[in-house]
Amino acid sequence: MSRPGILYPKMTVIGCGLIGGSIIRAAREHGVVGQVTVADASEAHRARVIELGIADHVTGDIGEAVKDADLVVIATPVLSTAEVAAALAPHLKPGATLTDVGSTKANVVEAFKALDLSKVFVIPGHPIAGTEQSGPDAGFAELFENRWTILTPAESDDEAYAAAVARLSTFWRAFGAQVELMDDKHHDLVLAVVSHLPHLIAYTIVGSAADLENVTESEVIKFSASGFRDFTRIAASDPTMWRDIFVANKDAVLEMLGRFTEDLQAMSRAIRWGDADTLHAHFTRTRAIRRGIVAAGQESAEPNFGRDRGKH
Ligand SMILES: NC(=O)C1=CN([C@@H]2O[C@H](COP(=O)(O)OP(=O)(O)OC[C@H]3O[C@@H](n4cnc5c(N)ncnc54)[C@H](O)[C@@H]3O)[C@@H](O)[C@H]2O)C=CC1
Ligand SMILES: O=C(O)C(=O)Cc1ccc(O)cc1
Repeated sequence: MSRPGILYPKMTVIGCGLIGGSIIRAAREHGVVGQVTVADASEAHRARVIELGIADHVTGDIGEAVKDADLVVIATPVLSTAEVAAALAPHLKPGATLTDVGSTKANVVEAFKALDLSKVFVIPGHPIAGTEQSGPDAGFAELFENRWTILTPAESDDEAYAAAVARLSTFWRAFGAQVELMDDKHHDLVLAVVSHLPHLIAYTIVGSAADLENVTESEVIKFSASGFRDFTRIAASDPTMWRDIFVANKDAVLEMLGRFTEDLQAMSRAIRWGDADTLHAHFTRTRAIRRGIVAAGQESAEPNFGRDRGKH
């Protein structure tokens, strides 16, 4: 990928955890930003960011952090976005771009709409890339390579806004990501299926298995096969982040959970009645889906390939 050069002379990241920290590392490595400022509510995280030496300026004061920035990235849990955006809005430089990385988009769009952000370019975003780790140490520059980033820009005929969306897309592409533009409500439905529901299932099954240890008098966790281990990895994801996602995306998650519950009932019926053909046909279809994903180059055929990078 060719290097676009400096896209934003000054970038401010609010919340320097896994995603904020990965953006900073990637932006520096690919030379797309000049100065980097971090604002984080956690004193311990601010101290760690200073130790890591990944930012030029670190502060707890959001207003001070954003005042000269050309790009402001909110990378905090999604229920805090409204409060963070309200704190920074009066201090933004006219012409700056304001984006975020939250896993839900409709609540973020609502939060931005409640504020006077008429002098800046507001472009919500979401990199579909992550791990179960969190905090400033968890970030790594390669996180976004060969992954998607979804942007949910406003509908607008303004050429300057279109140019700001193009610039932000170039920023993500510099990290090896592919960019897709989408409506925020559609984003939340899609992500409910491919991300939020799988996490809910993982959180539930790991809890159930632990409870069932008593019932089955077995050591479920000790003898867990690799499939179950994959669930435990996902169920180790950050509790605050996922609490916020399920509260923010309640409607879409409940809609998709209803559909999933129906499908689960159908599987349950097939098992109860010994309907081997239905089971075999279903598993054949899902195997083809996985093989399609691997063939499209979005996943390795190897188990867990690449997921553990940067975690140890
Ligand atoms: N972890 C993942 O795999 C992915 C997460 N996301 C989204 O990215 C955002 C950040 O997630 P992570 O980086 O994983 O979280 P994290 O927990 O690693 O980092 C969040 C950081 O924000 C700081 N923070 C929290 N509330 C704050 C506030 N009110 N003001 C200033 N700083 C505050 C925390 O101290 C922490 O340093 C979330 O909205 C999440 O939904 C998006 C894609 C993937
Ligand atoms: O760790 C995993 O398997 C993930 O699914 C990471 C992830 C978590 C949340 C997002 O909004 C996007 C990606």
